Amino acid sequence: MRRLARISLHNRLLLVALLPAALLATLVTALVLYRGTRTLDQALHDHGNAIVSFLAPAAEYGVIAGNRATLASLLEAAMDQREVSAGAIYNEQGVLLASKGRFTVLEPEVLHTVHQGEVPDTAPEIFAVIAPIVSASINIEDEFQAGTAASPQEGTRTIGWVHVELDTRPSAREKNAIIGASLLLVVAGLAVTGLIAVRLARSVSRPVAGLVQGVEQMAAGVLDVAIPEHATSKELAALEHGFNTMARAISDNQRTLQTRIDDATALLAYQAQHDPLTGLPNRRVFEQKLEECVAASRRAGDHGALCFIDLDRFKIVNDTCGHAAGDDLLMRIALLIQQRVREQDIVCRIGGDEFALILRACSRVDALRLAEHLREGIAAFEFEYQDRSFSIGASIGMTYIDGSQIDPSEILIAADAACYEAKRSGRNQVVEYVVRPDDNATEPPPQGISGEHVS
Ligand SMILES: Nc1nc2c(ncn2[C@@H]2O[C@H](COP(=O)(O)OP(=O)(O)OP(=O)(O)O)[C@@H](O)[C@H]2O)c(=O)[nH]1
Repeated sequence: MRRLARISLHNRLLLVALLPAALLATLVTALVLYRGTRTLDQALHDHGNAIVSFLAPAAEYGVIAGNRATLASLLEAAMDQREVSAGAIYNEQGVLLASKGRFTVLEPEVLHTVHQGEVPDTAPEIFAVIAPIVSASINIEDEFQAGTAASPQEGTRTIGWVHVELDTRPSAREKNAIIGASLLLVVAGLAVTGLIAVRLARSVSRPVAGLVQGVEQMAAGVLDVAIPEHATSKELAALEHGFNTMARAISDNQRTLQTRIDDATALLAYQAQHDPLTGLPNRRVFEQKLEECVAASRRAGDHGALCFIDLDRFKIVNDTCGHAAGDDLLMRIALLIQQRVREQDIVCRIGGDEFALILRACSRVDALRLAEHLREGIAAFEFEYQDRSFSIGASIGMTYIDGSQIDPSEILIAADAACYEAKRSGRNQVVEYVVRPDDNATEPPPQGISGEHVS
């Protein structure tokens, strides 16, 4: 049963088509052969009986008269009949009166037993028929059975026997020819049936195999699948076409979904790293970049600086013209800072009106110059909103990153302290805080290098 379950669809279809055909062919052939050989045997028997039925009455007077020449000519005539190989006529005592051909000599006892309906044994290629010759009162219409002898009629007397032998070989040859032809027909029929069955089985199993392969690929995650559409039957062709349409739809949907997911992921990633108002990198990115900058200055001597930029009197804009005006100003300041720094520098918005600037590959003097350039730009900027005009400034705290610092947080604290100092000592100025190795950076000694106070 397990073996049956393992048979492929193709072989199952072959079995379904071929098994009944083979069984039917075997049965029909057996029947044809049986009927055919029986008919041939019967024909031989009938032929033998017909000959002895003719010979027995014809030989009656020859036997009575003891005329061997007459009997011999009767046998001669019988020998002309097809398949007759030998013939003999015996008298009542079993004495041979005439013979033709090579026949089996029968003993008188054997001849007598024929009365009792027994058939004498002969060679396989010989079929022997024996009939009694009865006296004149015999009934001409008596029938003798093949290979047997009939009993004489009432009031008649057996005066001899006619013995005819027929050659069964032509009949056997005919049988063999029938068998050969039948087998040839069966083999040819089965070959044609097999050929048709193979083609039919393939026309079903091939599309099914294609479908199975497609489904397996999709199950394995390959959605961009298309199977060949070669099916000749309407139903299988519809299945193949349907599968391809379905696979295409799933693949398209998946692609669209993936694009949306990618877009949403990119947007989320952007939002997680950028300030929504100004589009600048946010505090999280700033902290990462600062860490990278500190590591680069320690590892490769790529020194830089951190500037904290806190706008001065920004609140007035909010309070006078509303939050939207403040937003507008923040965006413009963000743009201004970006325009005034170098390409490798990183500008981030880290709070309400606070920006951070990380300067990369920069000497201390250049850093101070850049910070000062920025301060001047913000101080010179005039913000016009509706019919109002505002001038704001920026307090900038700077710390140089020279590779001596290990922890980015000490740079942060230092820059914050410097910015606080810039604010405290009158705003609109740049203050540098120098971090020393033994410095806990909580109370910075300010080193203002510029400080134009704007009132
Ligand atoms: N329009 C706007 N205002 C903001 C935003 N974030 C923070 N603020 C406001 O910005 C102001 C910042 O406060 P401060 O720094 O004390 O104001 P300031 O006038 O600059 O004060 P100084 O720094 O001392 O000169 C607060 O009033 C906040 O409400 C924002 O995204 N948009």
